[in-house]
Amino acid sequence: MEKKDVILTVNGMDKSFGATKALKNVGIEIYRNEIHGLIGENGSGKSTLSSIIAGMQKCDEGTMEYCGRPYGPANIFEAEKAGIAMVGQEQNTLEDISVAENIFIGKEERFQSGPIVNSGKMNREARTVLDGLGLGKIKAEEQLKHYDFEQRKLVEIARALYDRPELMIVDETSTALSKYGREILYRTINGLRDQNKAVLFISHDIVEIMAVCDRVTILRDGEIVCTLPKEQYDSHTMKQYMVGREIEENYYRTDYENRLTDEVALRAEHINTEVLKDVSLELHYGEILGIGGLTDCGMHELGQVLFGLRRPVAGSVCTGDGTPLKNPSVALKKKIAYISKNRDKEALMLSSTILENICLPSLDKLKKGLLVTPGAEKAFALKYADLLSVKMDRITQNVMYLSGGNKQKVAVAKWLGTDADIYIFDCPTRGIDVGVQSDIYDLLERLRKKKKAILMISEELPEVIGMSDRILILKDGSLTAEIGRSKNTTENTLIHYII
Ligand SMILES: Nc1ncnc2c1ncn2[C@@H]1O[C@H](COP(=O)(O)OP(=O)(O)OP(=O)(O)O)[C@@H](O)[C@H]1O
Repeated sequence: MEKKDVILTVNGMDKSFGATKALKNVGIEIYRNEIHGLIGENGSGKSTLSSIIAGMQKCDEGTMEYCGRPYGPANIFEAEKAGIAMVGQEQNTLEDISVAENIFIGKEERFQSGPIVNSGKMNREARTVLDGLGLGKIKAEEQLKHYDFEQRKLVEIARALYDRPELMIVDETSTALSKYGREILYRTINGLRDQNKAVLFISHDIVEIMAVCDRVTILRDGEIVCTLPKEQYDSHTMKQYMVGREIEENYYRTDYENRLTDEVALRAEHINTEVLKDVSLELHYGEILGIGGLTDCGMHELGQVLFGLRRPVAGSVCTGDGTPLKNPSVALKKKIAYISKNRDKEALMLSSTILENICLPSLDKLKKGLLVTPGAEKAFALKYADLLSVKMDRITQNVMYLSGGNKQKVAVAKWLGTDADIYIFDCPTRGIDVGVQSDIYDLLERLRKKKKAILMISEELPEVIGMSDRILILKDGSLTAEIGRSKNTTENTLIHYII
């Protein structure tokens, strides 16, 4: 067999957080000239492994060798200096500084003369990097807060690429990107491979992993199960290796019945914002209304408007009984739940515990007289954490230390506990592994059968088709199609209206 040029070797790596053994005797070899996939269930250790390689934290045991030499970066800057860069799962940018300052964070001295940073020079250099990636629409001097989730991720990719890394780690980034953004990402990592560099690519999407990666390593409960070359890819087997048991292939709804009631739960009329153009819709009890489109079509903004988080320039939103939804407090009183796509900033209180996050919106319900007893709170939080199989040390653990997918489960659990009547889910399965994905679909189905109203915003077309009673497609802020539930709906049916 042809001898491979190994760029990074990890040997016998262990890492624990309290009682959680995140990595157990992990060994992995990454070659030059390859895109190496890393898959595993939520909490299996993917981010822990990649963040140790990227210098964000240290392992307890084990060694690494990089370009033939012992390697153990003290911090992220040392790793970057050695040629290892990472694009993380969450937002790792600062919104109150410019795009250029974000790209060159920690590298400002390159643009310094004396104590002054030459921002003109920095902006020009950032422009070159952005243009190199085809990001002509992003302005180097603009504050990052003026850009959306996807554009911020693309700025992170630009930052990671700037120093021409030898090894680039991409941790569950594609879910934040539209087709356009993903094409930029794939072009970038293919380019690195073709320059004899390497990429460690983490994703929950097995189809994507199979299409993008030359080899894939599967992690389960902190241990390596196996590494497969492309010739041995088989999605069913890979899923089984990930979860350690047989799993159903079809986890979407199988019925094609009509929606359960015609009673209106929410009504939006002629909504206009900077993005949305004259959007009107009705959501009924006993239905899942799917909203599909490209990430920047206005669908995430629509979710915020419906929950009262964002005021439209014109138009109105009210509940079926005519109550205007002007802000989130009214929405909460009317038993509306909203799970934002922006998990860390809007859906969770990161520095609070799992228990506090799950209980907060339900405190009124938990009160006995004027007080909430700790025992009642704990039982309540445990019940909902358990329902969604949150992988945790203890219920009083800080949410900030959970894996990305487990944070998502807490975000969902928090709203389930409220026993809301209307649910607005924005990308409910973002970053969630196949096992829990099917649990969430099950849950949506159970809510529907209980005649709750569910609005599901999603960038994943199979999910929109598989779960919705009706689908509304948004394109450039306008509704372009309404499609009823049918066996004949395919991704192509929707794409026709999306692009
Ligand atoms: N700083 C931390 N403190 C406590 N526990 C942690 C910390 N970081 C990770 N963990 C735990 O280690 C385990 C592995 O987490 P990790 O983030 O590596 O998983 P992952 O495979 O990347 O998951 P996901 O797919 O959900 O992103 C999880 O149980 C997680 O809760």
